[in-house]
Amino acid sequence: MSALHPKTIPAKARAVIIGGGVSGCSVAYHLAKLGWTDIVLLERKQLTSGTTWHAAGLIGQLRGSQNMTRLAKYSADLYVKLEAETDVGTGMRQVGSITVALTEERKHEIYRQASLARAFDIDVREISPHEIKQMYPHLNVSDVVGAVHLPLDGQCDPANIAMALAKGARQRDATIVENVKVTKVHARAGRVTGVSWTQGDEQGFIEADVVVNCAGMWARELGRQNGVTIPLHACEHFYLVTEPIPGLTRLPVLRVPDECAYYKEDAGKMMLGAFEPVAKPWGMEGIREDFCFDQLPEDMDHFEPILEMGVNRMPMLATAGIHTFFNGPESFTPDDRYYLGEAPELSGYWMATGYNSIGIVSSGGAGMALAQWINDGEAPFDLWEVDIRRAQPFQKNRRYLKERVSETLGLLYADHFPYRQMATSRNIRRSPLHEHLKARGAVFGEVAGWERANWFARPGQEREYRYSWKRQNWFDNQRDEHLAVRNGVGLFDMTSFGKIRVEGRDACAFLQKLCANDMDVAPGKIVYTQMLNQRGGIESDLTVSRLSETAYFLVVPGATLQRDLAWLRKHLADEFVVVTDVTAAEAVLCLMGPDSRTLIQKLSPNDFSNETNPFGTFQEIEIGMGLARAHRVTYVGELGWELYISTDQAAHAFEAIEEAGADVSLKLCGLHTLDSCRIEKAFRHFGHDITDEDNVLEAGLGFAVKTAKDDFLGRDAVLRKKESGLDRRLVQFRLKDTQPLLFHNEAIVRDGKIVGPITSGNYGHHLGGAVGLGYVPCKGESEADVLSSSYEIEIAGQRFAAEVSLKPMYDPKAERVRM
Ligand SMILES: NCCCC(=O)O
Repeated sequence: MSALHPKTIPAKARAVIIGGGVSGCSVAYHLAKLGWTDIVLLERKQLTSGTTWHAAGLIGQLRGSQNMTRLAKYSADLYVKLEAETDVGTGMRQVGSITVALTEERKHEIYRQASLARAFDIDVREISPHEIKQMYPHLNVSDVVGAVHLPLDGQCDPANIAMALAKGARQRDATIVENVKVTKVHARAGRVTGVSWTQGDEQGFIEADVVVNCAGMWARELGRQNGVTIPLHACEHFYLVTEPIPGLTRLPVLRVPDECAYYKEDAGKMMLGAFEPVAKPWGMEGIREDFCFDQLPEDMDHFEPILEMGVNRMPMLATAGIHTFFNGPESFTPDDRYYLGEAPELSGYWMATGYNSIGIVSSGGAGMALAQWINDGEAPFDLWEVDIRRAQPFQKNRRYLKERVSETLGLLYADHFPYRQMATSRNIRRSPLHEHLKARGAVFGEVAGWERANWFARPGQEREYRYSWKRQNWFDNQRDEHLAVRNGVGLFDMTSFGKIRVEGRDACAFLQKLCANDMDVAPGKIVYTQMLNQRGGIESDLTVSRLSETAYFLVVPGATLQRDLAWLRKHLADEFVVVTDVTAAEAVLCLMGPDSRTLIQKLSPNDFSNETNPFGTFQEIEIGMGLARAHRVTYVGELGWELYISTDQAAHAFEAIEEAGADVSLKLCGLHTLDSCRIEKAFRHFGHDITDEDNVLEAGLGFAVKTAKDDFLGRDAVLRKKESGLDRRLVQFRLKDTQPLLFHNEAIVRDGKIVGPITSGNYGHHLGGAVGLGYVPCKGESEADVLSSSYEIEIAGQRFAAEVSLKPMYDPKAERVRM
């Protein structure tokens, strides 16, 4: 594709896309397909010249979650059709893929993924070493314990995929211009207004309401110019390509994650690529201005261990000459997930970037999803996993990123054990009680940069995770904590909750507009509510305390704070309201369990009776010699109080609680116990059980929706759903066999047919078995129909009988919270 003369660059466009890699081309293609004709894509050098040109081009559909699988399948299907549509040879060949396991743990993981993939009609089959050998005779299978085969996976020519997408976009009137650098994204009053560009001596401005940052490893610094957080960092990625190997014919793509390796046969040569455990971050001093189709110096010492394993796995490599030893930079993110969506800091600033070496298979689906999102103003389905609003402002710190990506590159092929914690870039955000908890045996996990006590080790017990798909080393600790909450009293540090103040003359009207529940309650009341989108899907799940006539205090999960702030600010019209993040101002200590009243009454002279402080109310209290707000709510399904304490007084309050707690056997509890208790009680968790794709009625939260009040966002959709009836509903499961575990994404089998994934799971230490939540179809069915089916949960290919319930199996009448 040749460069176009700059005079062809329009002065105005509906959307400007920055970056001509596969990502930008896909966004342009999909916007054009939606009928957006006035789109301009600007590429600083030549199309594909950043990362796309050296990608391996593997198209693997086996992904860790439902919607990532859905997007990968979309890409695979699109790339198969693209050549016929555009006449550009894409090199797409459905050679299939094999992933082999060298350990039982890995076998369990890939079999679990296969169960999930089958739920989406992806052709996948578990195969034996003997069957591998038939498909892949060159492979040493002596230590292979299992494998999965996906016949419709494949490989392609990445640069030509991008070219085909670009051609498809241009056929629909998109303008694509090379050798044009965007120098600045302009904004006014919190909205994008256009971009300045330069080409040689010429400069110009394009007015646009939508700008899409698809700038790959340049995206972070481009975002920084506008205060937009895009936490990614480049790493060196290595592969080699052999000379032609006599007799080498078409082979499936092969992944041997236990050896960090992937293999691709191409034109009789073999490619061996790696995701080594400790990667080499690159570009710390910035990326050279003239970077174009560049590669980095080889580092044989770094690649040697991979090659050694490769020669053992594929003995023919020992005698094959090496044609190319390649090293090229690619972008990696702190959690190995890419970024899609609109920047919370700036309206009209969108992005599709940070692909963690799976840009080719991701870009087709991501471009489709982002284009629909831009077009409709709402994500077409749940994209929370890759939503830019999960990024934390501190994460653009370059030292943080450099250390973290040295780990995340290797994690692509590491065992993805449940509860696996990052080893790098830790301890950035800490509760004021961190050292107290650490001294008492806390083992920490990280969410949104927060260190949180996940479980408490006993004296003398190793304070580390031993990961497994079976019961991990903290299972008994969790049981003790869980039973303390059910039968006595437990103390959780939940300082990581996101806390937002909404204040001003119109605070009530503003929240009435956004929240589905009635927010016009008396000061002192707490309301559980959701904020909905136009489809009745759940954008946010929160509790709201009315502090005064003009002030509300919102509590959201720590991980969704940026998203929730963005949602609130996006919907501020002309109301007199200020929205402030006050997360760091208060620590949160939760006293939960039937003995919590006895304990809190010992600590404080205030009255905690049902008369004075019933469920769903708060009061200011004296605690020790300080103050706190005691909120009578619970996320574990017990009598309890969440204590909001000014950060400076948190340690004092903790010490007072601990001292008073000795008489009632107060137990310190971690986040794993919070999770197991809340799933027993069937309390939903945003991002797992409830998302913007899930209708609030189907999620079983109709009790918190007040359609009788004046209009609120999503009300019409709720009424429509009431009228048309539910298509699916969230139910609770308990496995009858007490041994297996549920985490999430296990397949729900109804009357022998897979109907969807478990959305969240944990071990119900009170109910005595693994418990989980998940949606089942119910169109036109009564509750009795849903309950009369037979249910099983498929875990790594094995099916286990499950009980099902529409009501919480634990305390279905909610008597305990009102004790
Ligand atoms: N860029 C390498 C992709 C690796 C994989 O698909 O497994």
